[in-house]
Amino acid sequence: MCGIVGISGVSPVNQLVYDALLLLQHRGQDAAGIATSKDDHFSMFKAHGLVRDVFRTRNMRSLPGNCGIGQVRYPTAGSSDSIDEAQPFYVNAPFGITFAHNGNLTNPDELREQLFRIDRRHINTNSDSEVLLNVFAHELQLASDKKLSPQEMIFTAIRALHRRVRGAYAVVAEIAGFGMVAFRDPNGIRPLCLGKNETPEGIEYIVASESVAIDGIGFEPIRDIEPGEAVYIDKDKNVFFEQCADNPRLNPCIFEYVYFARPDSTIDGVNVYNARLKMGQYLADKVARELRLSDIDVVMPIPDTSRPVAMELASRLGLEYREGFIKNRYVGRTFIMPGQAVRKKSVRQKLNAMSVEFKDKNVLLVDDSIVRGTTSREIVDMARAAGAKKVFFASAAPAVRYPNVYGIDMPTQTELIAHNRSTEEVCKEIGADGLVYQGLEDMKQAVSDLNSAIQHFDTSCFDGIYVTGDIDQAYLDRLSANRHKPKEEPKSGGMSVNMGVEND
Ligand SMILES: O=P(O)(O)OC[C@H]1O[C@H](OP(=O)(O)OP(=O)(O)O)[C@H](O)[C@@H]1O
Ligand SMILES: NC(=O)CC[C@H](N)C(=O)O
Ligand SMILES: [Mg+2]
Repeated sequence: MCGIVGISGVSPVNQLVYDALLLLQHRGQDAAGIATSKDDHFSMFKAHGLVRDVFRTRNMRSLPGNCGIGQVRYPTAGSSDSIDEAQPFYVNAPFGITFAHNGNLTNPDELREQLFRIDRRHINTNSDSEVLLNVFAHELQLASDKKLSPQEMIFTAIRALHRRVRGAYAVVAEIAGFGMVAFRDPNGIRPLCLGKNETPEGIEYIVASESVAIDGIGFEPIRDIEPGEAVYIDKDKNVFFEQCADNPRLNPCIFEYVYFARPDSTIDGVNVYNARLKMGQYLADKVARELRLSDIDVVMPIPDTSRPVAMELASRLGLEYREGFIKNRYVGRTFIMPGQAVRKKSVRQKLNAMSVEFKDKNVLLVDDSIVRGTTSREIVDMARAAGAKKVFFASAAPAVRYPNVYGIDMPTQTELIAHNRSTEEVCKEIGADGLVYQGLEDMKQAVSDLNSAIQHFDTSCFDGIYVTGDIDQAYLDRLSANRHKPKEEPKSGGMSVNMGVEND
């Protein structure tokens, strides 16, 4: 899950883009990049690492201009090692385009082949985002031959892109000489929203993965970009909207609500914090049905994401809520770290169990999800070592049994702890005395309760139903085989690019 942002401002935007990326850091910890434009000249800097480590003062100084885009990366295609796959991407024709993508395509191989054989375009990395950019560039080139208005040209290209591309994609791009463009895939799998800032010099616009990036830099949210919709903000700050998909239908990824997004974001009209409270209510009712409440002394969250769920669950069941795990604030999210060894080590570095809270107690640990089981295995162990008598476990998400192909790095079934295991078997595997998973319908209902307009979700990793309709077992097997190919050695260092762009 990456975080993307684009700002069309009335004064230099480098600091605003940086600030927005910091607010989206939870969506990607591997690499960060910013591309800005001044007088149709692009400047770009991207490197591995967290936002605050990537950008030094000298890098920020090299990013002038009133328009810019940025990305924090959590790799789901290609590799985490390659700096060439960090974003934004750039192509010089047509016009010059910088481009940032959140999501994952499901037909990148077919597109790669078409781009090479028919469109005569060169793709230099294994990133699906570079493929997507080149489809966009090719379609823009075709549309630019048609003597259309700039907005019609851009929307024609996005319409054609939607017909060729499958998968999840929220995109923000800048086209030299024209302005900023953003669009969301026809299923609206990944989030994207628009905001503004009224200044004496004129209105500034922001497009971002999550509303927290809008509020957090002092802008005001306007609305979500609809599935299949595109927005174009020209250089004079005229804003054009267009529905570019033939059959748009909102199917937001439910994992955003459970884990990915920040609780203080609102996605497709649903505040994430409220969604987690609701999930806590439904989970509480299931816990009451499946465990003996008199066996539980305290409810504890596994910091950070599960806190609202655990709090609400405890309050609904009339149980005591305590914080027994202390989180080291300097360790990031373990689930989005690349590689199982580093994830495992990080759980222990990140969380410490306080025996004053555990000693001689029966505890119910609550997490938002159990995916590989890295966290839950360690945590149950730590709770026992800290003196807990019985350790029960509850998960706000149902069992994760299928790979995700839309931008969450879980491409192989065998790495999922619930693959081919019943709830009892998972419980045994994590060493707990009892395990309760949220029901799938309850999880969906928790979000729909807060916005009845959302009737469908991408819930593929729980039920194996893929909303793009193009995923079968052969596809999943290929994905898993690619996953096990040996990786290249990491390349280090940052990449700084300064690009002169001819105005058309
Ligand atoms: O079963 P697993 O494969 O361990 O994955 C699930 C865990 O990973 C996430 O935590 P993470 O540490 O990434 O972030 P958080 O601090 O936001 O909870 C999530 O909140 C679960 O705790
Ligand atoms: N999680 C994401 O959104 C990843 C974007 C893109 N697929 C990449 O791997 O870089
Ligand atoms: Mg967690």
